[in-house]
Amino acid sequence: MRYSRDELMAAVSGQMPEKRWKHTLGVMETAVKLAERFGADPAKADLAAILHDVAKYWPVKDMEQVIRDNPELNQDLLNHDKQLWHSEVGALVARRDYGIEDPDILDAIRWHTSGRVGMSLLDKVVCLADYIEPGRDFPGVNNIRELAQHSLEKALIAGFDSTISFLLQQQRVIYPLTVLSRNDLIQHLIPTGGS
Ligand SMILES: Nc1ncnc2c1ncn2[C@@H]1O[C@H](COP(=O)(O)OP(=O)(O)O)[C@@H](O)[C@H]1O
Repeated sequence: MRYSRDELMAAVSGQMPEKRWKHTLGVMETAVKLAERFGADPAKADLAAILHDVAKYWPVKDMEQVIRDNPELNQDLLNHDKQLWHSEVGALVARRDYGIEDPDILDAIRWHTSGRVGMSLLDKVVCLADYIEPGRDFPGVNNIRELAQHSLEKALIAGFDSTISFLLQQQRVIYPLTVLSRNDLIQHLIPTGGS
């Protein structure tokens, strides 16, 4: 790794307003706790959390350029809410500019907003930490925090449900991968898919 952890934190915090850095600190704390609770690697959870929003405040044009220049990123992102772009762009930036090579960490950054089918344990930890870090306050967040005491998957399904309900209420387009991620988690929770 090109940067020490402290250097990484300094570099990433310099790319965002104070409020977003505070959120990042919350995600770090929560991701480490969840990793310890559910058997993921806490050091990887910590690094992924530090970097998860690294591209969040990039100019839209710059994010768009990164997506267009890198065909391995999902080009369909360009047809969806720009708020979704920072995750895939962030994973690329983490590797290119910050020297993170660990595919587990890069995946957790890449999928932290949308989820994906077949989420890894680390993906789930970082995505859920983003929903429930101590600074979050949205309807239903305490229910998700309670579910997270016992089930990573049940809590994450509730998280995706809250995003999907919010978007439905606003009659906005839902990024299909989030629906697929949610369905995949439910299908693995109840393998028969039965009632
Ligand atoms: N699955 C999705 N489909 C469409 N838009 C989404 C989806 N997930 C998130 N968004 C949009 O991106 C915004 C930011 O999401 P996210 O990065 O998870 O939250 P935050 O900015 O609070 O960390 C949401 O408020 C919503 O507008």
